Amino acid sequence: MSTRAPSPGVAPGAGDAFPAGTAVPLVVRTVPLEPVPDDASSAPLVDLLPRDGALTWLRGGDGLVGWGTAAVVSTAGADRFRDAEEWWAATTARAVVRDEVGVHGSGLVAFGSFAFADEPGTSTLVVPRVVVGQRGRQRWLTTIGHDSIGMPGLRVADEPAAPDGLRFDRGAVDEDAWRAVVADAVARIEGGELDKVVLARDVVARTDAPLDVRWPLRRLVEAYPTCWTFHVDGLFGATPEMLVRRERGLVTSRVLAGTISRTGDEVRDAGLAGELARSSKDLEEHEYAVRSVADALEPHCSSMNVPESPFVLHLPNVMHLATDVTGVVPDDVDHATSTSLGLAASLHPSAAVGGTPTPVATRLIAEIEGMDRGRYAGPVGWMDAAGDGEWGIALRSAQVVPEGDGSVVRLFAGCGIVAGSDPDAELAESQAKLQPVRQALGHR
Ligand SMILES: C=C(O[C@@H]1C=C(C(=O)O)C=C[C@H]1O)C(=O)O
Repeated sequence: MSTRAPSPGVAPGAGDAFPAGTAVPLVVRTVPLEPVPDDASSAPLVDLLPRDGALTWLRGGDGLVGWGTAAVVSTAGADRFRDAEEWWAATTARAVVRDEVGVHGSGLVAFGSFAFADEPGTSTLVVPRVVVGQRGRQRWLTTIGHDSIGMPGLRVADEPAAPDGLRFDRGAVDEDAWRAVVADAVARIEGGELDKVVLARDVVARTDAPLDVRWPLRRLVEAYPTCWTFHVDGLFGATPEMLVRRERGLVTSRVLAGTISRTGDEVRDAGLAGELARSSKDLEEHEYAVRSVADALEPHCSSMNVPESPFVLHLPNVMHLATDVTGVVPDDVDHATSTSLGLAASLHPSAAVGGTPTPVATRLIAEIEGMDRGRYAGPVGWMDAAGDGEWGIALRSAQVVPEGDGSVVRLFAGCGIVAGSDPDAELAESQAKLQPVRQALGHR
């Protein structure tokens, strides 16, 4: 685990190294901002983001944006969640917080993104210097520093530049090879090795100048208002799947599995939605995912509601079978494992991104997928000092890294494979799932 925190007064994102465990208390203040007017005249939160160090968690106008780094931790390996959780507990214990708003997301918060696999990959929790939040018409501003810092003036940021020289290339495994990997998985499922495995692939985009991530973020926020648009440390996307949300003891999870592409023709799409809701292959795939979430949440909850049949979630590119699982976490349970991050750790990887049984599926992914998922399909979101927060599954996403004078952007998509899955249909499904980020980058 490595930690650092910048000294007071430095530019957001810059930072001196602090040795792990240095007890520098964070000074946190949240104040209310003017309420959002009815006439949609105020800028959406995403428009406030500066170019560097932007952090994002937004859905339909609500959510959090942040920038700068007050403190950060990196963790890795099988203990990545536990180590991050311990660091957060120590950081929050010594923080001095004055929160004049007192809603879900005000006060001290960290944004986080966790690796899919135990190995390889690194995970991170970032405490921003500035957070702006919105819930309905309510808005607030939080500042976080190592001494009392002034309230920054908020203004709409400059218009981000479109990706320069954008081009797409194959990823780690080409399309033919990926179809063969899917066929191999189907044979193993039909041979009785496992019930379900989720296999993913990547596509690589390159740009001639460093990608300004605010370009795709603004487009994702607009095109996918019912998804959670996120950005943490170069991983961005718009996910429809909520791994776990905890607000004052109420826990919810939106489970997705079972997918059909949309055609754009309303009548045909209505027919396809009906087909999806009756498809025994998709219902079976969905049931595995719901079971895995319900089983993982059960030990933490005093009561739970698991609907018997899914509904169809309509997104602009695809439709999914969806189930909202809810539960109540009693006050007296072990705090360390029932924070939103602790719950995310027990749920990850659900059968929506791993498979059934989980250990067999994750071994098979490592053996045949031929790609490092990094933080794709891992938990991404935020948490507050009380352990409330929201952790989505980092789907419909991409990872940006610098390369030469430009950026490399790896886009990811995966599909649940069960007995009877057809490699061609799964390839087409993965293409539909790549569409949100492709289009947000400016590629039609
Ligand atoms: C793995 C992904 O999506 C998951 C797989 C789904 C499926 O196979 O039907 C549906 C939603 C997600 O749970 C992805 O988008 O990359």
